Amino acid sequence: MTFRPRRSVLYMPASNQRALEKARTIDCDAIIFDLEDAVAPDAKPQARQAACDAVASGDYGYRELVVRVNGVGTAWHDDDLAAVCAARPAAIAVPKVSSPEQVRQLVDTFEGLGADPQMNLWAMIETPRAIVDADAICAASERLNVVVLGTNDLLNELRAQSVPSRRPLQYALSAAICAARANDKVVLDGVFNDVRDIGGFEQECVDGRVLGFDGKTLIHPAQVGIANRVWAPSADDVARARELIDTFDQALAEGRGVVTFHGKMIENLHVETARRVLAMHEAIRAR
Ligand SMILES: CC(C)(COP(=O)(O)OP(=O)(O)OC[C@H]1O[C@@H](n2cnc3c(N)ncnc32)[C@H](O)[C@@H]1OP(=O)(O)O)[C@@H](O)C(=O)NCCC(=O)NCCSC(=O)C[C@H](O)C(=O)O
Ligand SMILES: [Mg+2]
Repeated sequence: MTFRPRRSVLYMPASNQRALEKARTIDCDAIIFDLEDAVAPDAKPQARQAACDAVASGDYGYRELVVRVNGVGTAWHDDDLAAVCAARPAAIAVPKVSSPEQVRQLVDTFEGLGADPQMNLWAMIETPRAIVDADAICAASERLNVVVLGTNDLLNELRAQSVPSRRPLQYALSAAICAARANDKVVLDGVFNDVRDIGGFEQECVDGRVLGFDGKTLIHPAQVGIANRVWAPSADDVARARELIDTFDQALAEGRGVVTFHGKMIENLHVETARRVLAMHEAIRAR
């Protein structure tokens, strides 16, 4: 079982030179250089060049580098794709992906542009249509390996309100997670907008982890350490996973396929979960 940690995925406007520099020292698992919403129209060409230069610089160490291009059908999309494919990031994130056909079209375009075969597509699920069609979108291409929730756009398009419980988003969040899991994709939670509300942010991270997200998209350096901690297995989790695997192996050696562990039944599926915890722990250590 191999894992790439994506606990903390930090957006930054590619037009913000200070943020691009600072990100070289921020302990996030991945960076999304944004060309879309965080960049004003006049600044788009300069931001595109800055994002490509940052990707090509080799200055970001272990961090997975992703560029979010402007959406399909916008004035900047084609130029963004051409420039960013040539810069060879780990992935291109595309906002407001709306259908499986669009995913296939994007992948055809990548290939037409001679994109690195290893380069992935991160699809942003942030419209009601994308939620309804999430399974087909996730299934549309092997290149699509990560699904990112855009909870600001979703709330807007649902005409719902932002509340701490995230109750208006529950269906959408769970539908996206189900679709991602059914198609073996990574799935990342949306951003938390109040950069000063650290308590509220931590609560939302815990909520996201409990729901099944693999990590969270972030907008500020102060959010990184909390997401890293919430999504990392604790020392207790690791010790418990090792003990569970040993207990189960012992039971198997004695010819039993089911056994109790600290008073609770465990089966093979619990061993799988424990192995995932250990693989995640090792991946974080290796990073
Ligand atoms: C939200 C911000 C505009 C706040 O900026 P600012 O007021 O400058 O923050 P601070 O003064 O507290 O910054 C402290 C230092 O940290 C650096 N910084 C800030 N943010 C980042 C960042 N994202 N990456 C790297 N470095 C960052 C500052 O430069 C300061 O450095 P120093 O000078 O050394 O002290 C700002 O945080 C920001 O722009 N965040 C990202 C916004 C963004 O990218 N938005 C678009 C993506 S979110 C989205 O679109 C979601 C989705 O589509 C949806 O629909 O939900
Ligand atoms: Mg959005």
